[in-house]
This record gives sequence, C-alpha cells and structure tokens, in this order.
Amino acid sequence: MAPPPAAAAMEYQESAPSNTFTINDGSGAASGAFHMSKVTVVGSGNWGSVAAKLIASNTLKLTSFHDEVRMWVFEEALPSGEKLTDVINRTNENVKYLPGIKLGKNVVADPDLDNAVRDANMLVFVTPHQFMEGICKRLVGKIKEGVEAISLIKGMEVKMEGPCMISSLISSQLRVNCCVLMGANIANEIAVEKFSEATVGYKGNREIAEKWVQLFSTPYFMVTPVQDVEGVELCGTLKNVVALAAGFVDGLEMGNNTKAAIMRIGLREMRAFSKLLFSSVKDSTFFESCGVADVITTCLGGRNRKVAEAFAKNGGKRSFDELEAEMLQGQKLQGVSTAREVYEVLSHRGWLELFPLFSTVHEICIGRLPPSAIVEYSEHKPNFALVEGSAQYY
Ligand SMILES: NC(=O)c1ccc[n+]([C@@H]2O[C@H](COP(=O)([O-])OP(=O)(O)OC[C@H]3O[C@@H](n4cnc5c(N)ncnc54)[C@H](O)[C@@H]3O)[C@@H](O)[C@H]2O)c1
Ligand SMILES: O=P(O)(O)OC[C@H](O)CO
Repeated sequence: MAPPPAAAAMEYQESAPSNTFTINDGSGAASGAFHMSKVTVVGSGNWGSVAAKLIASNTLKLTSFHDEVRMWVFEEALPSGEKLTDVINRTNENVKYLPGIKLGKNVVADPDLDNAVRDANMLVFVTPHQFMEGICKRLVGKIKEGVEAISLIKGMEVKMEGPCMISSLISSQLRVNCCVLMGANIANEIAVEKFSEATVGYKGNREIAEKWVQLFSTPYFMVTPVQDVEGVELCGTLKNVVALAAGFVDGLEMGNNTKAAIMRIGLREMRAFSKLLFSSVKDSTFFESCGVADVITTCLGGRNRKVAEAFAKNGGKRSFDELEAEMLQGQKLQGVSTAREVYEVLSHRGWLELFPLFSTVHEICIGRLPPSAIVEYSEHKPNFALVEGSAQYY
C-alpha cells in the first residue's frame, strides 16, 4: 500500500476539517456517517480528472457522501523525475492530463489500486477501455460488498461469445450493478465549467441512477437518467467511429455538407447496430446527450476527429499509433480499436454490407482503403429497409 504523501493529506485535513463527519442527526451521535458513501474514481486521464473534480465539488456539499474522493492514478514518472501522483497531491492538479485545473483539495491521488478501492461504496470507472479487462481482474475480491459502479468509458470488448460492453465486463467480473454516464462531454470544456449535458444509463433501480445524477450534477453539468443502459453505452462507444470518419472528411477538406452527411449516416448506423445487438435499445436514447449531441461535439472538437484529420492529411502514410503518441502526449484514442471491434462483430455476423460507414472506417484505419473511400458511400448504400423494416431488428 502506498498512501498519499503525508503533506498532501495534512493540507487536505486542515482545509477541509468537515471531512470526518458532516451529518448530525440531532441525537448528538453522528450515526448518519454510516450511510455516507465513499467514492473512488478509477482512472485519472483527461476525463477521469474532470470527473474527479465534478464529484469532489459535490461531495463537499452533499451530506450523503464522504468529502474525500480517492482517484486511482496509473503511476508514471514526469520529465522532472517526480511521480505524477506526488505532483497531483502536492499541487492539486493533474499536470500531465489536465494542466491548469485545480481538482479540489478533497481529491486524493493514490497509485495503489487495491488501496484506492478498499473503502469505496461507489466506484467510478474512467480509463481507456483497453485497460479495463486487466483492471477488473486485479479488482476481483478487493472491493466491498454492495458496491455500486458507474462506467464513463466509451468502448467495448469483443470476445469469442460476441461483443461485451464495458459495463457488462465490470458487472460480471466484479459482481456489481453498473450504470453508465455518457454524453457530449469534451473534458477540457467541462473542466473550465462551460455548460454541458450528460446521460446516465441504468437498468432497473432508478434510485441508484438518481444517486449518480446527484453525485455528478452541477449548475454547468446537467445529467439526465435514462432506463437504457445498453443504448446509452453503445452511443458513447460507436460515436468514436463516426468521429474518425468526420476527421477523414476534414483532412480531405470536403466541407460542412459532407461532414453533416457523414454524421447523419453514422448516427443511423449507430442506431441500427445498437438495435441489432440489443432489441431493448430505445430510439429516444439517440436524442439524448449521449446520442446526437455526442456525435456532434466529437465530430467537431474531439481527439478522434483531430488525429483522423492528420491521418487523412498524410494520405494514410503515418499510422494512428504514431500520430496518437505525437499529438496526444499520453492520452488515448478509443475510435481506432472500436472500429476494429465493430468490424469483427460485423464480419462475424455477416452484417458488413449493412454498415458501409463503420466497415470503411476500419479499412481506412488499417490501410486497406485510402481516406477518400469515406465519401464513396453512395456506391455501397445498404438496404436499410432490411434492418429497419424488421420489427426485431434481426
Ligand atoms: N477526454 C474526454 O474528453 C472524454 C470525454 C468523455 C469520455 N471519455 C472517455 O473516458 C475514458 C478515459 O479517457 P480519459 O480522457 O480520461 O483518458 P486519457 O486518454 O486522457 O488518458 C489516458 C489514461 O490512461 C492511463 N494509462 C496508460 N496506460 C495505462 C495502463 N496500462 N493501465 C491503466 N491506465 C493506463 C494514463 O495514465 C491516463 O490516465 C475513455 O473511454 C474516453 O473515451 C473521454
Ligand atoms: O476526444 P474524444 O474523441 O475521445 O471524444 C471526447 C468525448 O467522448 C466527447 O464527448
């Protein structure tokens, strides 16, 4: 176990003495403390840090949560030689992934995953999706009974048995209920408190969803619960593939009409794919922040769009890995691996021709097609009536 540096912990206690107990039930005993939830954020990248900031501002105000928010950091050394965790705890800033933003003094960075989750009743998962399988394996048997989880992760895994959403991976490996939070949420904009909306997807228990809404909502971050966990998560996952397509269009300087067309076709494929996988997915979900709004923001200002633009400008000659490392300094793209995962599902199920945008994006990413193939859509227009005319979407 590696606790946070003593200095940071002390500074925190001095500035937030209410940390120990904030509930007084009138009986003189602080019995309400037993109902207070402790929150840990698993992940500390760009969005992970902003999530910790949002949550930390609320745990200080809401009596049903412990003030302290623990944030698990995948430890790394900075160019100065200092450990990232030490710097976060000393400066209250994630200088690598969210420079210039104070997280709140009640955020305690912790490089020890087991220690970070040990006392938590509420776990917020927010790492790039490719690391979640390993993280879940490490967490088996390490978390408390009755923990509630939420995933802010946009991505999925493809197994032999078929696609597995990250919230399902978390639920099945850790035996916890897992909601999701997705939306039009470019982290850097929320970090400076510009107004945004988000969607919490949940399965059955509305009360739990309301608790997550309470934990995340601020006057500049408006969160709406929707009873469609698969639909919400698939929106967040699939929009990253559409963002790559939009980036290719930008790199080719095709203009706004083409980009709007790509966004519309992409949204349509998102809906068809989601409904083919889960017949329970609701059309209305695509009109929430997690749907059309996220497609718009990510195609205008996201990292997937930005790197895909550079890829197309270079005629596909520089790989995504190389461009990601050069342009994002440690931040990770989700779209390229998601395009591959979606392609695997499509080819396995014989659906490739129904999803020309999704399949073309993957083929461009791996160099099988040139970036310009993204606008040859009309030649491959699928018969969507085949998909959408069927009541079951099967
Ligand atoms: N950044 C955004 O604007 C944004 C907004 C909404 C959702 N999301 C989603 O949130 C998720 C997390 O993204 P982010 O922006 O917080 O991260 P990021 O891309 O900014 O940072 C990458 C993170 O991965 C960590 N990491 C590197 N190697 C690792 C390993 N082997 N194991 C575990 N962690 C490792 C790094 O320490 C860093 O914290 C993604 O699914 C993303 O799609 C991001
Ligand atoms: O920067 P991106 O492309 O990972 O997208 C960020 C968010 O998901 C936008 O909602």
